[in-house]
Amino acid sequence: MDYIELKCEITPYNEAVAQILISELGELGYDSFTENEDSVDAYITEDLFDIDMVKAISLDYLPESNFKLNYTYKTVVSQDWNAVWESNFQPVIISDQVVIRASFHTDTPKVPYDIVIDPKMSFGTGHHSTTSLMVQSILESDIENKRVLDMGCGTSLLAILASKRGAKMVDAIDIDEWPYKNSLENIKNNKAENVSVFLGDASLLEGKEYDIVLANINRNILLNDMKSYIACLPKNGSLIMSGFYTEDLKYIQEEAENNGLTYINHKVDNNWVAVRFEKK
Ligand SMILES: C[S@@+](CC[C@H](N)C(=O)[O-])C[C@H]1O[C@@H](n2cnc3c(N)ncnc32)[C@H](O)[C@@H]1O
Repeated sequence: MDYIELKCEITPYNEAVAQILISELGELGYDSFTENEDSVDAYITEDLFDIDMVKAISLDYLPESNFKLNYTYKTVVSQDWNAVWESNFQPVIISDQVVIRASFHTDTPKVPYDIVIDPKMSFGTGHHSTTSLMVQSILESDIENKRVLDMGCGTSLLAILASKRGAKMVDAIDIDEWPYKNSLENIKNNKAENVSVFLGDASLLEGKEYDIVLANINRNILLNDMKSYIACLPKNGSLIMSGFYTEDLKYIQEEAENNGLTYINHKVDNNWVAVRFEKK
């Protein structure tokens, strides 16, 4: 069966809009997605494709109002299908220490952390600046024997890396069913036995304690849920967040400091930020 590749440009690009769009397209039968810096590519078998159904998706209810959607599409013939995935998903090497690859990539450099991710769920493959910044922040952290939370886990790449770096236990939480299922697969494939995955949101955190909280989501959700993340941290616990632009760092910092955290440092890539705070 041939597939249709639907390109959805979101201008200006907004991560929250992309996630909702992916979820709406999933309802229409799209079964795989690739998230790019400014667009989402979605794939559906030709028999299920209906551009009018796509155009009928309304995102008017979202708080983010100033964005435009533009759709283009093309047929991908079936014999090219594996090649499409393979060309869409190149291995990623971060800080010469972490390789993130699909199982069909066999000729990758030998590094301390080799992580295999099912490429059908693209966010959390290391290609996006925010994932890469979070990976770098984990590499700089003392994870040995720590209790770690990966909030908004996507593929659970960050949770798997934390586990490989010696975390005592890791909880990974995502609000969306697809990342939840994808995480279960990835955790099994990477033999990250001390990672547990949960479907839900910050309401699951009541009464929990973690030495390190990782949250790569988006500005609004971080601002909304940060108090719950901070409530999980003991003294000297760390909160590392990404998913927002440099111009939003001041709002994130204000909320963190108002709730008792101390700013430690931040890094920037393509105007995306990852910031680290500690509870002193
Ligand atoms: C930007 S992706 C990050 C994925 C991965 N942690 C990484 O660093 O690449 C954000 C993830 O957060 C999830 N998410 C969105 N809102 C959430 C919420 N309120 N609570 C938990 N997860 C949420 C999305 O479904 C998505 O998988």
